[in-house]
Amino acid sequence: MLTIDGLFKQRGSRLVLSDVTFQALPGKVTGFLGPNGAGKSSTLRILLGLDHPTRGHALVDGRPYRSLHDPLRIVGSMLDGSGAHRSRTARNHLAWVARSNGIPRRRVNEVLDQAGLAGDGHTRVGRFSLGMGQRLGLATALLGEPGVLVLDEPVNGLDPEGIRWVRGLLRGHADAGGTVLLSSHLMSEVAEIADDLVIIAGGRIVKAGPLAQVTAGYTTLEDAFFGLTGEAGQR
Ligand SMILES: Nc1ncnc2c1ncn2[C@@H]1O[C@H](COP(=O)(O)OP(=O)(O)OP(=O)(O)O)[C@@H](O)[C@H]1O
Repeated sequence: MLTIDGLFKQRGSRLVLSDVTFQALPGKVTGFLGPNGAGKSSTLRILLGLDHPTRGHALVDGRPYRSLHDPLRIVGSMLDGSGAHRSRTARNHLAWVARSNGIPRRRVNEVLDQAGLAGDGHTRVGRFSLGMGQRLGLATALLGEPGVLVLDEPVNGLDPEGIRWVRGLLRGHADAGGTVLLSSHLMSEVAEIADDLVIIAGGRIVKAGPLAQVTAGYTTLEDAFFGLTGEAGQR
């Protein structure tokens, strides 16, 4: 479970997060939507211990990320692609991450297989396509068999087979009792997979709740998004 409670983030003179509060529950896929610059990455970075809030807190299973022992066994995440150094092979990257978090070595082959990269383990990450990098990022998120997944634009650059894989993966993860928080710009993708939605605009949560509740009164999620964020010109 993810608990975001009263987050404020001041950057210089700008308040980029203002009282951001929501939960992502076990057994659910929670979609995190908002226009460019709304504050999604800022929230996820604080949640994953990469940045400090000015006020408020963000907890993973009741604890701040930075206090987790072997965090990748609790929460798998992907922000900005694979996060792997270009000069490493996919296998080296995964082996290093596994070692740093007390994850059994056998998981490296398992996640390479799962991500459709079984034949690419010895390829340097710098030679990966965008989609292969995404697959490696997802493989890394899955490495520690975490109960919680936090994914920023997970289907970005994936081919249709990859998109279908991610959909099935996230659905299966939530159905097995896991927690999934995914941010995405792809309304159709989110409408297809999310149980719950959190919509942020201008650093504030404008609506949160079950998909049907958030979209009530609108024809589509896209209409709801533009109606709620007031960003009719946004993609
Ligand atoms: N390192 C930084 N320094 C200063 N301002 C920043 C920094 N990172 C983000 N911001 C500002 O914080 C606000 C929120 O940005 P954030 O990246 O969280 O939005 P986002 O919802 O993830 O956007 P996108 O959909 O474009 O990824 C924006 O106004 C952005 O300009």
